[in-house]
Amino acid sequence: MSRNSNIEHTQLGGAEEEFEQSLRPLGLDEFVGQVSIRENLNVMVQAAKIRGQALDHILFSGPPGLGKTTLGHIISRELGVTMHLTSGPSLERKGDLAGILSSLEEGDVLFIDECHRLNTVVEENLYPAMEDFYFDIVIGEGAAARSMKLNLPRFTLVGATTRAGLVSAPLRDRFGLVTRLDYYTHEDLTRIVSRSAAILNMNLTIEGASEIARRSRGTPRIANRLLRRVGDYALVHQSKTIDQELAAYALSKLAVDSLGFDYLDRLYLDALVSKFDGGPAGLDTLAAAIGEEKDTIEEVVEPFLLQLGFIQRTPRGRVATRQAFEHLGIALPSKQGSLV
Ligand SMILES: Nc1ncnc2c1ncn2[C@@H]1O[C@H](COP(=O)(O)OP(=O)(O)OP(=O)(O)O)[C@@H](O)[C@H]1O
Repeated sequence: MSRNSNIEHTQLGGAEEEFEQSLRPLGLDEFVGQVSIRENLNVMVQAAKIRGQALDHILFSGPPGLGKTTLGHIISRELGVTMHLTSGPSLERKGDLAGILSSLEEGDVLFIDECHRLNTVVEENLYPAMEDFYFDIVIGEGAAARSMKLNLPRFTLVGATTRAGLVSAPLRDRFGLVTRLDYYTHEDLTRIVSRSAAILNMNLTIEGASEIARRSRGTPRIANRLLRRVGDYALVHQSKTIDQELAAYALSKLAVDSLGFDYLDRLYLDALVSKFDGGPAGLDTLAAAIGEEKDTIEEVVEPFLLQLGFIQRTPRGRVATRQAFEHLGIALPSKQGSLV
């Protein structure tokens, strides 16, 4: 499977990216968890193959690291087509979109990450490409300018977003399947960690895998990264087997706590609970207090804390729940008693 050259996708460093690639499931049968998504995709892929037509456009949403890009690769592989990978922010001008669309072949997958960040002009030019497989180009300038339709091969757009609510309605409506990936269960993450350890030839007990899974914020990418760090620890300490005790010890050294909260999660919770008495506190205020981007807070930190029931989003701002106070070992202020 080739990657288009004007493509970017480098949130991770080279070695980490390589590591992730090596653990990426190649087929739907290897993809752990997300059962209903897997079943739906399987039916769609089989139907597209029987009809001999390109697959419908698909939009995946959900927090980072849950497998959106992996699913894009899997779909392309199952269909036997090339996946071209790009992202909303890197398609700055109409010409960027024209360039990538004209490189597509019949049935190919175009994967657009962060598709909530497409600019309006690019997005509007994407509509006819998705719906009727043509692209409007303008030839000449001024009064002599003429608009021409460039026919495109039938392709499948796979969009990914961490912010489903920010994808415009006209774009969302053009996807044949809109689906959300959820955080993984502890059981699924244990299977993912065990699978990765087997690929990496690591001797990991089931209890060790379970411990890493528990601290992975429901996220396969984090699970694999923690496995790698625990593996480093085992190597340096010449431990041939990674068991629960070793995994727990190594992870506590990495400041990952028993619920998987990392430094940023704790910084956020600590600010909300200690500086703002549990809230309500506005996003801007919280972001300024901990010196972090609002986007990171909304896309990465809060979804997991919301899922665990540690915070609530109210019209007046973020509020810490009783569980958050208990986890931090801080007494609940009296006003919180009636709130949560
Ligand atoms: N269901 C799964 N089973 C096994 N491994 C998985 C699964 N989902 C994700 N992974 C692993 O997690 C890593 C991260 O997945 P991926 O890059 O697809 O996430 P993503 O949702 O696209 O994240 P981002 O939006 O940050 O790019 C992959 O390398 C893969 O090894």
